Amino acid sequence: MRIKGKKFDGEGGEEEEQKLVVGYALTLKKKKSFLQPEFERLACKKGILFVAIDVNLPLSDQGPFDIILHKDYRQTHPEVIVIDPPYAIQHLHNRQSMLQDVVDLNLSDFHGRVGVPKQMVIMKDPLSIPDEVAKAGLKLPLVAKPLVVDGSAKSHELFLACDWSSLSELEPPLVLQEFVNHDGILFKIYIVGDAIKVVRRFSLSNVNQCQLAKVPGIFPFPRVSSAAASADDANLDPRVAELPPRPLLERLSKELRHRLGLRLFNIDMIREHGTRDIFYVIDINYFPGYGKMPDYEVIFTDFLLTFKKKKCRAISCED
Ligand SMILES: Nc1ncnc2c1ncn2[C@@H]1O[C@H](COP(=O)(O)OP(=O)(O)OP(=O)(O)O)[C@@H](O)[C@H]1O
Ligand SMILES: O=P(O)(O)O[C@H]1[C@H](OP(=O)(O)O)[C@@H](OP(=O)(O)O)[C@@H](O)[C@@H](O)[C@@H]1OP(=O)(O)O
Ligand SMILES: [Mg+2]
Ligand SMILES: [Mg+2]
Repeated sequence: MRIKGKKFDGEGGEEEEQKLVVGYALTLKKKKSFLQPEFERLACKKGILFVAIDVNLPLSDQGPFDIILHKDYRQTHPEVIVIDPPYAIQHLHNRQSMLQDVVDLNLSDFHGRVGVPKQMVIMKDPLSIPDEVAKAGLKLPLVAKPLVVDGSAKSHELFLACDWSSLSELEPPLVLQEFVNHDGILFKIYIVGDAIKVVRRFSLSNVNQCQLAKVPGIFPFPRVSSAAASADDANLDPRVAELPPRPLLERLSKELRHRLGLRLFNIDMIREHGTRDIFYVIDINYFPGYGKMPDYEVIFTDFLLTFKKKKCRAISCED
């Protein structure tokens, strides 16, 4: 709380207000989607000031900051709260390691079951893919995803592979994941510290074996579950629309927060077609598009203010 502002105390006097200075190192695209005017205004009213970090200058020449928000920023400053640790963020940059904690968690009988689709990594040699996939026992259709997620558009270019021979056209390194029929609805679970918000998005329709035989090849995925595909107000079959049980979401989020060591991420989850309580986590994103999370302005502001409280407590302990 390095920057002091003036605030009227209501009795004609002025009270010194301590600003919470939040430095951010985010791409222009992320800045635009996250730092929306209404959010910045609310945060400012609550004493939070956002300041851009110049990644070309040493951090020690900038600030001082109370909190640093970043997605791919590696440097730290000892007294600053850095949200979140770079090594923990990196764990989500790889589509294989990102789901490992869900597997380890083994949530098999807690208001439902949560797993991950069968998947394998292909590092090189596209010609060997059909054999390797057959050996691993994966079933078609498969979703091919770039192994590394680095925020680039390319790392979000996915393909649906519908026959064996076309698999050799794919470009390693990639993850091949079994496509799970889920009635075209995806649940996006946003985490901001202890807060959880879940929304519905439209996703890919079910694929049946007949369609598979008729349409061999590999098909680029449309960005089906992006914001434009919100399904919250759609007239859906209630069995499909039903959100995953709250206790399950709370347990999953809490466990992943601890296991991943992260506070800002979202989880993409689908319900297996024809079931009520079999779920799959297919993707976890660090610092996702919070601009699309309902009430994100208030939730994010409250989250940042918890650090102000913690910091004040720490200072009064030192006194
Ligand atoms: N195994 C799967 N089974 C069924 N549908 C899937 C599967 N994997 C991905 N999808 C569909 O494809 C979409 C994109 O996949 P995924 O979320 O893994 O990609 P991404 O590029 O990481 O997306 P994001 O923009 O959320 O980061 C999902 O939202 C879902 O609609
Ligand atoms: O592009 P969108 O608005 O859909 O948001 C996406 C966000 O882009 P942003 O940078 O604009 O926030 C992506 O970040 P990068 O990997 O590209 O850095 C990634 O986190 C997606 O998972 C987000 O989709 P969501 O999971 O929230 O639907
Ligand atoms: Mg996703
Ligand atoms: Mg993703």
